[in-house]
Amino acid sequence: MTSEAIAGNEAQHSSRQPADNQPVRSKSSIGQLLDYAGSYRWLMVFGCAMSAVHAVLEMLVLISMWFVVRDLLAVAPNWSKAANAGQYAWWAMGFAAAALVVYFVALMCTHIAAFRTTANIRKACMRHVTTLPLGWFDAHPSGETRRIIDGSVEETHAVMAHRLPDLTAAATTPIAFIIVAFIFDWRMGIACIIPIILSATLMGIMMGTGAGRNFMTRYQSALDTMNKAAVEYVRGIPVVKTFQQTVYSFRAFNATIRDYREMAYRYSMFCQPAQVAQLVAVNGTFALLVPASILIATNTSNFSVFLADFLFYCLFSSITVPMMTKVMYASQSFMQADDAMRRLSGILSAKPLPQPDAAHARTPNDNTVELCNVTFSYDGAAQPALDNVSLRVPEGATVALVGPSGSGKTTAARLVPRFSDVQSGCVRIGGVDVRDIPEVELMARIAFVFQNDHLFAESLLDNIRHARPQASREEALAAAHAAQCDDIIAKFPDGIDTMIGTDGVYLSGGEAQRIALARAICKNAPIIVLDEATAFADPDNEARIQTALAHLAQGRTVLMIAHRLTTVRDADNIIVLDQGRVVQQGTHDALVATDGLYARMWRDYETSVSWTMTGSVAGSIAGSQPVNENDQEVR
Ligand SMILES: Nc1ncnc2c1ncn2[C@@H]1O[C@H](COP(=O)(O)OP(=O)(O)OP(=O)(O)O)[C@@H](O)[C@H]1O
Repeated sequence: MTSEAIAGNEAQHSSRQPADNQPVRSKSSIGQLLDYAGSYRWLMVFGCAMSAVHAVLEMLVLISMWFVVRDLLAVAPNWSKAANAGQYAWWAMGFAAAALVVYFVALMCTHIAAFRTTANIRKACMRHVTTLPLGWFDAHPSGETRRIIDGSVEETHAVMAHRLPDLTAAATTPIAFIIVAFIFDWRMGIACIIPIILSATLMGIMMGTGAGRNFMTRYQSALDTMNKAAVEYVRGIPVVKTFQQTVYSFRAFNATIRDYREMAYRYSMFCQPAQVAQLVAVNGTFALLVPASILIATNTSNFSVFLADFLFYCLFSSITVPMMTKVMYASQSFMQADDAMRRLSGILSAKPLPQPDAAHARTPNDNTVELCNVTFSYDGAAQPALDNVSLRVPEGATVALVGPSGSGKTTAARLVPRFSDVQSGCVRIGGVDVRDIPEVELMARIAFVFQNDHLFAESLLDNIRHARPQASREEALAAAHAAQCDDIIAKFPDGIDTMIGTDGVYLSGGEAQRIALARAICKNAPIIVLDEATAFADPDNEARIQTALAHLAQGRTVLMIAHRLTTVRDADNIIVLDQGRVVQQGTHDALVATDGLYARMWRDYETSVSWTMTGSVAGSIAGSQPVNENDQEVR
């Protein structure tokens, strides 16, 4: 490909639309949550409004009781003369019952809205994750992504279902109280309000400042790191035990536990002064109310009214502690929700690969695969993984990529199905830049098999049909037969309907690779990319996999990577990579005849497979018959 052609191709890129061109969200976390609630946001608003009504109703209970007490005190000790006390008592009961019903309705509404919101967030994340380039998953393992989504969603659920209505109620109570306070006795009202204002201010200092939020972010990330290390530790236990490194490996995990403990301690110490002051303030209402009441009592002319007012404020003061505690937890939850939304936006802001717009979308002319002057570097890498690589796999041909470890084989193969996009040059299928082929069309054309392809905890049949869900049972069975899976199916009583991962049904690495090949055969795609598809095969499995590969390659364009050079010797062309560059290419015979990297690799390979065991080991296995030449391979 000429440099002009490449330049022209690069220039076209301005026409490719990023699939996700949403603006970066700058809204508060609550605003974002309400966006995700969709039409249910109004239910959320209604739920919070009901929670506020509930707070007012509770206040009315108190006021009704105040009327009861006032009437009783006015006629004491002739209680029977308190004509209206009974009526006020009924009011109090009515308001209390109404408060209960309204609170129930409020929580129902906020829970429904919260479930809907969290479902929408999960769906948005899942939808978005499926649009991301497959290369994104190298840097973001599935466990970590799942933890972020699940953990963050749980935190946001608690905020919407409980904290927001609680906060609305808690904020309504003092507002209602301020109004009421000045109706009864403004002096005692002020004595009760001062601690609330003080407590709210201290809470604001503790939670609302940049330092508080910064602490919460660092606390959450220490928690994440510890969780990640725990998962890593558990996953690595076989290695840890095998190499008896328990103490050392535990140290790495232990360090994250220590960091978390340190962070939790520092966060507690940061909160301590303001929290202690806040708790003292909110619990100290009586310290102001009692002296203020004594002063008022000494100057009052109507002691019974004073006594009724005093009892009212005493009752009110007793509800300020739980009220302010709710506010405190709500503020803390908002900080957690902020952090959760920040972590979710880390996933949601990851950019999908740009897709061609309708005017530029093209269909490949055939199934030839080409890499044209491709240079590709991983983020943060000092050296490019591929440096000006050009190669061609003609339609229907089998081309192998070989080379030392780290030479860029996998990187080159992964650029064909657009795991990532090249930084310069281009990858083409049938003469069309893969960036101009719509994703659906591209994926329909390519089947890839990697060394550790994932098998789902489903039946063998469903695993094979993942490639083409509309494939019939007979087609899936034919694919399994072509992939040499008959013996796997025959050994389980449920045959192809056997569930993997249950009742002790597990497949060996080689068996799993044959099922993965069956899946690729079932897809019936014209282009096949194979990366170490025989990596886990034992000699018996390898012979079967070779047969399966031969079946798979018939009439298809195949780009394959294999370390075992016997696997690639029949390829139409062998391309040798070294340090990200193409250093040789040709048929096996031509390359072996040339003094170069391939000839050295072949000699080394032949030496390794011809190694023989001597002494007692050889003696102990004497008499056993090799299955094929690779039986002697040292693994
Ligand atoms: N996800 C990644 N992030 C950063 N660097 C990477 C990543 N994957 C591979 N590399 C680097 O890119 C280079 C080429 O790697 P690649 O996996 O393509 O080589 P390879 O020839 O397939 O190796 P092997 O035969 O061992 O599988 C190596 O230096 C490797 O360290």
